[in-house]
Amino acid sequence: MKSSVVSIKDVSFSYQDRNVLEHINLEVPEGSFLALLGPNGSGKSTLIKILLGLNPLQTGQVELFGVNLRKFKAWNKIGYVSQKANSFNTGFPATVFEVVSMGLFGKIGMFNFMNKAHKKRVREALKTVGLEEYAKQNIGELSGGQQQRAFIARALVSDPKLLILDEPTVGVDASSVEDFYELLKRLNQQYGITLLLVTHDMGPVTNLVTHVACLNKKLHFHGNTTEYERMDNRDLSAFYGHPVHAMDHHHHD
Ligand SMILES: Nc1ncnc2c1ncn2[C@@H]1O[C@H](COP(=O)(O)OP(=O)(O)OP(=O)(O)O)[C@@H](O)[C@H]1O
Repeated sequence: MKSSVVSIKDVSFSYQDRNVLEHINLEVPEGSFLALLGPNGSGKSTLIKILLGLNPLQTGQVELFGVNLRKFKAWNKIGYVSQKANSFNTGFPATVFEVVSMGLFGKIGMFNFMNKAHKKRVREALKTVGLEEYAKQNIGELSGGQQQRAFIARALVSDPKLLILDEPTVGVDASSVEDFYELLKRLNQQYGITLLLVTHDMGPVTNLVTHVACLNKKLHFHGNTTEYERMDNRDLSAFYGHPVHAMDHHHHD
């Protein structure tokens, strides 16, 4: 069996006295592409922030790459792309190359100059996401989809083993969303990067992901895509908190 890149055991979380996560158990196997699915306000971002050390771990246990979260230091193994990344206006004074270079600061220190190898890494990352032609352009001049690609490249320069993406297609025009997900698929399959994708819409990613976790305060389902497709409407209704009929593929009467 493959080892887990993320292992979450009995994690609960509340903001003040408001419970947002209850007894979450979740494993993200190495090499998998997991969709963390849940309606608005279901606790997806809260859970991700716990993994990233941005929210405190109140109860339960988390291991990243087999290391207790409280002792984890290899943050360069984890890349993160948030939903608000694509908010630059056209006046933002940084080129695409500079933005992607920021992904190296953890390694080389903010004020050290980049050497040739660093610059090569940045160019390679830009190539991987298909933005090599845009290196000298201002980040604000790019479309939402291109900006998100630039943020993927910024995460890639530190050679992450796990990429966490929180609703990365918010603000990306519909025509670019498919290409964006194809890029993610390539990162997973070709580069072997484990992906944890937070989304409230399974539609566009059904054929890309290997595993699905359905969160709504509790974890209502966790398994591979075949098991997810076998789930019936009653289970989905419990998950969404209202009746679900639209996903009934199996009964034609
Ligand atoms: N800093 C905070 N303080 C208090 N309550 C919060 C805070 N952040 C989030 N919440 C609440 O916790 C619940 C879960 O929020 P969270 O952002 O984790 O959900 P989500 O599934 O990521 O939602 P969305 O898809 O809308 O981003 C929501 O009801 C939200 O209002």
